[in-house]
Amino acid sequence: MTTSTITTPPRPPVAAPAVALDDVTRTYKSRAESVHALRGVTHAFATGTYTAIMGPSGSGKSTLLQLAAGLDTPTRGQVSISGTDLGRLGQNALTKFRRTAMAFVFQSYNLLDALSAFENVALPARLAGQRIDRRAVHDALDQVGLRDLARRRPTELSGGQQQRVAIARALYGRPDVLFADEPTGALDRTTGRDVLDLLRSLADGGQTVVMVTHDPLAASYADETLFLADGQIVGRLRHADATAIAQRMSELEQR
Ligand SMILES: Nc1ncnc2c1ncn2[C@@H]1O[C@H](COP(=O)(O)OP(=O)(O)OP(=O)(O)O)[C@@H](O)[C@H]1O
Repeated sequence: MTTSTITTPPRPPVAAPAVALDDVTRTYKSRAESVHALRGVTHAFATGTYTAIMGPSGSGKSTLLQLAAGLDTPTRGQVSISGTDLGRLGQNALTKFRRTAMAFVFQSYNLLDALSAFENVALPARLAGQRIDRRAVHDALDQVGLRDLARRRPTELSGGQQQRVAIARALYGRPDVLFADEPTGALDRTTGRDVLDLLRSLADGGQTVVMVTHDPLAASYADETLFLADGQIVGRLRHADATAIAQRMSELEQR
């Protein structure tokens, strides 16, 4: 008779969340007053998820995005990206880390009109003195559905296509996290939906997306919407439709 030993298969390592905020507080101090922009926010943005952040004006959305992206330092608390505590990095290391770990998309596309879509996507790497990986540029344009328009200049593209070039530029360095600040704010409904579909498909492919928006329709594309008020997370809705999100927003605005 043979004896068999039962071995437990090794557990896969638990992946660190793409972005983790732990008790993050940001107070702006001036001689006259202290403004508590964020008050002890704790949240983990899991890898491959799409999160919308909403809240009334002044609730702390931009502050949260700036802190999560390492563009500002919390007064208290900790921000980690893929397990790296940003507070432990010196300024040079932080700049290098930010270049590879994260990318931004804004309401304004910030493309250079004199350059083609291809050259715009390659520009940040060029400015950083890196060799351009032409295939990666084409792959990024492919990801946003613009491979065939690589030679066009921004003035020869629609607003939605220009925003997709900006997203391709953000994706070129394969960032862990894509931060988006009102990415559809300058677009009409139809082209806005194309961009939101694209962000959704990126998250479905494993990209982590964190988006600040005022638009409940935009937030309805996310897995989860976080609601901020007075510098705190005061609510969250998962897989909610635009009507439910708008309802929650109007309740917050009446507080
Ligand atoms: N540099 C600063 N100095 C002083 N106070 C600031 C500074 N930046 C932001 N604040 C204050 O912090 C609070 C949060 O601001 P924040 O810009 O994060 O809000 P928001 O939700 O993004 O607003 P909006 O939707 O209007 O863009 C506000 O009261 C704002 O006035």
